[in-house]
Amino acid sequence: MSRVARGYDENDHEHYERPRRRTRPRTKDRPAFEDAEPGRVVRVDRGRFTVLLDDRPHTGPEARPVTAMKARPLGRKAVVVGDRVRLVGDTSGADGALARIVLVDERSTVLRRTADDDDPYERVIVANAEQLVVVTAIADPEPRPGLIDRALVAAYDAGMAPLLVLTKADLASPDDLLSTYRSLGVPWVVTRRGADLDEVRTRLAGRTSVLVGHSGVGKSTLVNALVPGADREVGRVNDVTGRGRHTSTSAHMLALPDGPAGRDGWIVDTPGIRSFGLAHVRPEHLIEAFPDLDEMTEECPRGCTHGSGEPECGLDEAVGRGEADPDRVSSFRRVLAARENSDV
Ligand SMILES: Nc1nc2c(ncn2[C@@H]2O[C@H](COP(=O)(O)OP(=O)(O)OP(=O)(O)O)[C@@H](O)[C@H]2O)c(=O)[nH]1
Ligand SMILES: [Zn+2]
Repeated sequence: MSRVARGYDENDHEHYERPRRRTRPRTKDRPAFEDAEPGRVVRVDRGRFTVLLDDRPHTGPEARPVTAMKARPLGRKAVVVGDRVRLVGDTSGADGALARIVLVDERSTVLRRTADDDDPYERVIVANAEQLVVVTAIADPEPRPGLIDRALVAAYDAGMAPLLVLTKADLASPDDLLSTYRSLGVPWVVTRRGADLDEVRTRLAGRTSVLVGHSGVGKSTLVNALVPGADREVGRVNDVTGRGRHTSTSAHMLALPDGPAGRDGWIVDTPGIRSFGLAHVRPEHLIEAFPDLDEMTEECPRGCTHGSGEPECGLDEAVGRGEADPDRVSSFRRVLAARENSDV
């Protein structure tokens, strides 16, 4: 259906299988894989995975990204950008070298793309990311709050912390936009091309952040400022596959250079916001991201979605008693409704 959806399809032909609960985490203590080297998948391209090893620098010439394929025992298990994996075989990172992924660590979070008409399977697009950064221009293009709300739903559902990065501050004031998100308590940073990025870097340090934003908001400008040589690194990956340079039709992960405190972090650049899977999001899950509101829903009728119009919803009663901030309740409900809104 969309260009984006096809991009992901190219990356991952197996459908995602939900992890079974309560199984033992897959860890290194299988004797056969004692020497397997841990690393992080930064790119997926037609059955080939690019992995940066934990014990090498993640940036610069010493990084030597490793190209790997899945080992047979992994079967149909999908391996996605952000996965923590273990490798055997030729991990030199030399031209033409190929390693094998023998283990995939249990994922701490998964960001999903929803099933659509072209593709009946829900797929994980990024694993193990802690933060979802919604990049929005204050103007040119005009912000699309419906889209921001959908991204927030995806973040809350995936157990990721949201962050708003408002770009192009040279063009307009962010005040209007920020007032929409104030009562939700979403953290934000305002920036512009050429500005000092310290605040953004601090927010990204030491964790994995997925950047989303629709075309033209200045996401590439931001990525290039955060990761000098980002383009070169993307090109490098394809030296191995022999294919030409890839533009951003699929998610790829970049290591941030170390900051003054030696902290680093990772950013995952995604081609579009369109691909969020919200169909699976359950309302009762979403409210868990707002513990103060969740507390007020204990007496709700069974099956209450806590949306506006729900009879006897605890949120209305709490507002009535003056115990809940009406702005916060209505913002929560707006986001909840965005789940069903296909305005992407
Ligand atoms: N005025 C202004 N323009 C900016 C700023 N940041 C980026 N731009 C411009 O906005 C346009 C889009 O920037 P990109 O960085 O390519 O945006 P993108 O979100 O990566 O867009 P795609 O590449 O289409 O996905 C370019 O012409 C940039 O030069 C800014 O802070 N202020
Ligand atoms: Zn309710």
